[in-house]
Amino acid sequence: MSLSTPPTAADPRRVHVAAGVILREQRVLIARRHAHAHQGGLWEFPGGKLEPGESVISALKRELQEEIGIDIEDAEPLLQIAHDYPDKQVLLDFWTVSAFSGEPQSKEGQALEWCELEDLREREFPEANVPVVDRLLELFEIL
Ligand SMILES: Nc1nc2c([nH]c(=O)n2[C@@H]2O[C@H](COP(=O)(O)OP(=O)(O)OP(=O)(O)O)[C@@H](O)[C@H]2O)c(=O)[nH]1
Ligand SMILES: [Mg+2]
Repeated sequence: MSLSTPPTAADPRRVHVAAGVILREQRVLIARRHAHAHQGGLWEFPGGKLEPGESVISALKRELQEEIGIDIEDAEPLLQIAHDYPDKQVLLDFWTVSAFSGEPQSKEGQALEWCELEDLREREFPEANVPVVDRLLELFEIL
C-alpha cells in the first residue's frame, strides 16, 4: 500500500484557483508573485482563489479585473491541474483568454511581462505550472 494518496481534484481541502493564460501575438502575459506570497518570487499566470459559491469563469473575470485591470470578452478552459505542495493543496483552472478589453497594468505592484512563447521555459514558475507551460508550447509547436 502506498503511503501517500494521489492528488484528487475533488478533495474539499484544495484551494481552487482560476488563472488566465492571456495571449497576444506570440506572447503571453506573466506576473511575478510577491516575495512574501506562497511560491513567492516565481512567475505565474494572473488569477486567484474562487470565493465560496463562485464559478471559475466569474472568479477569473474578477481576479483579472482586480490584478491587471482587464475585462475578459472571450475565454476557454485550457487545463485543470491538481497539485500538492508540501504546505498547500491547489486545484488550478487555467483558461486561455483570447479576447479582452483594457490594457493590462500592474494593479498590485507586481512585475508584469509579455513573454515571448519561446522564452517561457527560461522563466521560473511554481512546480504546478509545468504541465500548463508544456501544453502551451505544444499548442504553438514550440519545442
Ligand atoms: N494565480 C496563480 N496562482 C498559482 C499559479 N500557480 C500556482 O501554483 N498558484 C498557486 O495558487 C494559489 C493562488 O493564489 P493567489 O495568491 O493568486 O490568490 P489570490 O490572488 O486570491 O490572492 P490573495 O490570497 O492575496 O487574496 C497560490 O497558492 C499559488 O502559489 C499560477 O500560475 N497563477
Ligand atoms: Mg492572485
